[in-house]
Amino acid sequence: MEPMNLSRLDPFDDIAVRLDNVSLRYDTSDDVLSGIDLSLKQGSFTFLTGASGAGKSSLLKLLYLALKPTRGDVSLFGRPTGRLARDQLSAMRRRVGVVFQEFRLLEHLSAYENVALPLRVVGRKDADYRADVEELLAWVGLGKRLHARPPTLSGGEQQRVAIARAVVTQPDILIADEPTGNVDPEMGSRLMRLFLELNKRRGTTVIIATHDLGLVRQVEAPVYRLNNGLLVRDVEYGGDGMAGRRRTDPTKAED
Ligand SMILES: Nc1ncnc2c1ncn2[C@@H]1O[C@H](COP(=O)(O)OP(=O)(O)OP(=O)(O)O)[C@@H](O)[C@H]1O
Repeated sequence: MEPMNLSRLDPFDDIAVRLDNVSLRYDTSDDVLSGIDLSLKQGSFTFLTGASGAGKSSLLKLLYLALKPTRGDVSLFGRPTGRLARDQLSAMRRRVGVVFQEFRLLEHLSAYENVALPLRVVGRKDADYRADVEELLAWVGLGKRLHARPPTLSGGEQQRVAIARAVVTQPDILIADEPTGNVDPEMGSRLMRLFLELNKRRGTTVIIATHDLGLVRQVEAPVYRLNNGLLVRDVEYGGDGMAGRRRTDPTKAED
């Protein structure tokens, strides 16, 4: 992994994600999310939990700009997103990597091609990124399955391809919806180390929605819980959001 590319971060605003009094309802339903305020610093590491149906995926969709709130404002990198033009929204979305709960891999492409796709889309050449993509796939345990298509991979293997695809562009924000839902605990810890490494080395802001409290306990990071549409900070778990840096680089006192 490369050192943090400071030029991509806005030096005048250290808030990566901000929700101001955000509510969301689908069609004529009651509010799924209700009056949510949240502010996450650049370089923070945060967990989101809550029962099935509590609204975790919905909240993440607001954060990666796939949905607009019914009320309130969502800001990324210090900029409100509500009135951005389409090209500005696209530019902002490119700074956000997403691991979707249902993977969303392209079935006709190989694992390698799926992971390389975000780089191809922005015009990078295969020769420039081949080694990085292969290394990343090897890191998630798929070094021997580079040419396999998603339908021939297990659920956990597909999940690992999806994670590699989300991190290959080294996004400023990484949002993952149940990223370890289909892997065994050992692979779950390994993937968590990948997220921590991104957080520590690049200052990537990481937000992970999970049911897996075992995973949550591995990292000293704040946990927010959705309950009846409200977001509450879980006092059972600690941390200031700078999990990776604190744990792996205790000499750095600035956090
Ligand atoms: N597109 C939609 N249209 C209508 N209702 C929806 C839609 N998406 C989600 N919902 C409803 O919103 C609520 C929250 O769903 P959401 O998927 O955000 O929960 P979740 O906490 O991510 O659940 P899980 O842990 O089971 O994935 C649920 O009641 C769900 O049925």
